[in-house]
Amino acid sequence: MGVQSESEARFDLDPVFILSPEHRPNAKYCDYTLDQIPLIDLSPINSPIPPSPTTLDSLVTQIQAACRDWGFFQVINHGVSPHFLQTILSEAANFFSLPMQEKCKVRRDFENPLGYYDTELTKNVRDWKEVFDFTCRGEFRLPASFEGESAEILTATNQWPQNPPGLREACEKYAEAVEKLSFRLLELISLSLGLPARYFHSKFEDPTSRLRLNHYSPCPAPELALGVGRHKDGGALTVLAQDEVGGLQVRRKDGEWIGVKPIPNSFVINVGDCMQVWSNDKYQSIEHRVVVNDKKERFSVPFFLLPSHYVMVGPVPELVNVENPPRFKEFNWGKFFKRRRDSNFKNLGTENLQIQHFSIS
Ligand SMILES: O=C(O)CCC(=O)C(=O)O
Ligand SMILES: [Fe+2]
Repeated sequence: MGVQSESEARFDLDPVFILSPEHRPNAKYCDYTLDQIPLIDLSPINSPIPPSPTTLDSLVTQIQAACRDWGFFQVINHGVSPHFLQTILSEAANFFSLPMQEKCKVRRDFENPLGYYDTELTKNVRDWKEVFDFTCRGEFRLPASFEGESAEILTATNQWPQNPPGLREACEKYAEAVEKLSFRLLELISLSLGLPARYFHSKFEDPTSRLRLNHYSPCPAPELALGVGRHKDGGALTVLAQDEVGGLQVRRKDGEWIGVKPIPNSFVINVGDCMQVWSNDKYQSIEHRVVVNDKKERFSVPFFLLPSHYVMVGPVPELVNVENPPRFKEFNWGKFFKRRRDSNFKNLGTENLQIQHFSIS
């Protein structure tokens, strides 16, 4: 077989991956070398000496501006060992290089959302990726159904493969460190909203938080598909590690898609839907997507900080008043999450559930 032309290669792409023209990426013309989203140095909270009130104030002000103006920022000097990060990325590469039959031994299904999966949908179109999902505490509890009247709760448990042998330990060590970081970030965000540092902690007593290993292999037609279609993250916040390849794009407030520059040993942080609702729209959960390419594979590891399933998510009473009335009705986190997960798993034939469905106009 000779070398395929680009138009022939397109026919190799299963139509399930092909986006409608208005959602296709401009894959060839994105720059991942620009520092566009804010970069925040967390060394003040990772030093043996507690920060002075002025230093803490200045950090909180930076977090506030980043959450308000962008909904996305990167952090350096975050206290997570670079060793944990390198190890999880290399174990992820080992796992995804295994034969499909081996990976499918830990395949997730409709009941258990944890494990290996390669047919995820975003907005009813298949993503060009494979993933491995796990939770930092071994298991989490979630409603069995999103239907209002059902009270049945299911427990989802991690599924660990035998191979590669080091995957489980790499994942557990990384998860513990990154969960800790997520709570420190949550405290800074609480302070930036004028709330006590630990204001949100009680919402995470039985967390549904989850980690994901993402693998995007080279795609024959990167201008027709996406690694992850445009979406907003549903939880409180996301802490994402990525390798040096680049592909994450964020939709700036003017509608332009901009590339997030990979910075060694940094994390990309974004505010999720829960924080948007809690802050009564002061901070917004921003749309993002992953563009793939035809040459290099890419790995990323998001940690999603997610509340306990029974938490009712609504605007924080301290942040609403007569001039700034609540913009959302309360909703049950577990049911919201379950509904969103189900639509990633199979085409429910309708629009994905969004916080806008709870907005008070
Ligand atoms: O791989 C990435 O850079 C981002 C992935 C992402 O947005 C997600 O999994 O929610
Ligand atoms: Fe995301």
